Amino acid sequence: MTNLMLILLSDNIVYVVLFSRSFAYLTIKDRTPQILTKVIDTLHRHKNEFFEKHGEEGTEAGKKAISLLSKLRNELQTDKPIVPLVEKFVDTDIWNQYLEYQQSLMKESDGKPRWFHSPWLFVECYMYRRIHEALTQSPPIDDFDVFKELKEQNFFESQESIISLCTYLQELMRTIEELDEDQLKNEFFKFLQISLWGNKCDLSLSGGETSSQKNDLISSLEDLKPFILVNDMERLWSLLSKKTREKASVRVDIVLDNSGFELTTDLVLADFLLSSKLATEIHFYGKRIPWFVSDTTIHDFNWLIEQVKHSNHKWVAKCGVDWENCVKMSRLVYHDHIFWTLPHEYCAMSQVAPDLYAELQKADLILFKGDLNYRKLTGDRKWAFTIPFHQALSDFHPAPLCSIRTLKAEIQVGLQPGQGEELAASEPSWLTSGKYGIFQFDGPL
Ligand SMILES: O=P(O)(O)OC[C@H]1O[C@](O)(CO)[C@@H](O)[C@@H]1O
Ligand SMILES: [Mn+2]
Repeated sequence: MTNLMLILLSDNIVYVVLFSRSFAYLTIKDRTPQILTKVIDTLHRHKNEFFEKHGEEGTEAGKKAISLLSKLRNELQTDKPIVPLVEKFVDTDIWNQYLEYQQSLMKESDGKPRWFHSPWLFVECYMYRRIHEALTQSPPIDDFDVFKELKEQNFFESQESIISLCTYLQELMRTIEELDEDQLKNEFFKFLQISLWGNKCDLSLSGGETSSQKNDLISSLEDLKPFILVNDMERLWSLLSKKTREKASVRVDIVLDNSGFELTTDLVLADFLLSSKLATEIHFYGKRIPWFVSDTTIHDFNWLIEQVKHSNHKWVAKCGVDWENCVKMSRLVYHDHIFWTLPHEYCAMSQVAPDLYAELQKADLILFKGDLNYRKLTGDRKWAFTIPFHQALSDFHPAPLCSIRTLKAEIQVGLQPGQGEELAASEPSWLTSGKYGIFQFDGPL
């Protein structure tokens, strides 16, 4: 048995490993170089813009970023050692310490973590962090978001679905005060499911290819129900309805994932929670730097609300105006924190980012959107399908929490005995296709 296999067995972490045909391996071998090629192409296509904005200096900066990214792609494809970050940024030291830690784990091999011989989560995060470094090393284009175009395209291509979502929400607003408990619960479940299926639209799984919502999601919800493998929506309802009875203010935190259509579904959910008085304040968390292609930054968040506000469709525009007002009144609050773009699993948060952990502790409920958040919640380990979610969280319990995620990585916990095996037998790609989803809750009620 190789040393590497020993490491694999001892801590259960998902490694990329050259000798396997795993999803992790295929992601690093095929999808990440494809994403890097798209990024390089984007920079090529913007070279006139760089020149118009910054003159010759802009052109040179574009060339520099392209050469740094080509070098990165080559390092990845030839399985070179993972090198420390060089450019000073707020998180550089933490990243380099983490790299040293990875090195210490590998002391029995040649002591150098490599692209294909390291934990998948670490390598994938490192790739996006290096893309950011290539840009920060190339001023004056250092604030250029290489994924912005793709995120905007996703939003524009999902227009029809956005119109039907916003129309549905606005029509509901007219009668929301008159709904009885059961009706309100039914609507709550609908908005939760909309937010769940919104997570299908990420652009990292598709290698940066378009992945928007083209049909009307609301009318598909019933048909999609059988694909919800863990459904703790009732527990979310019990928790929030109890909190609203007991407390004057109820805070729900949403750890965001993708911008574009998914972010719209999250804002619609947030709006519903406020309007129905199931919550009095919603706190969002986004990424400090461009991340996993489609993840939300503050620019994406503000851009999207602005777009919605200026829509030609009256109900969409009404949503935009309402959301902007809620932001102004701090009923919708946006936070970013560098921790979300570190490679650490969430059980390390209280040590690495105690301020963020303390912030999350103020929530009555935290919703974690998307697959990457699930991987970080569970430490990206090869857990048995039946292990309880509470245990896989490894002492990460800042407040009651729920993962809302479509499955795009070979990790799933908290299933019924036999459930995973049955799915695997009938559908080999069930863990990674994004077709299945979960609402997985942890916490006291
Ligand atoms: O946007 P999400 O739902 O976090 O998904 C991003 C996903 O991309 C992948 O990394 C594939 O590259 C998934 O395994 C990953 O978790
Ligand atoms: Mn994402």
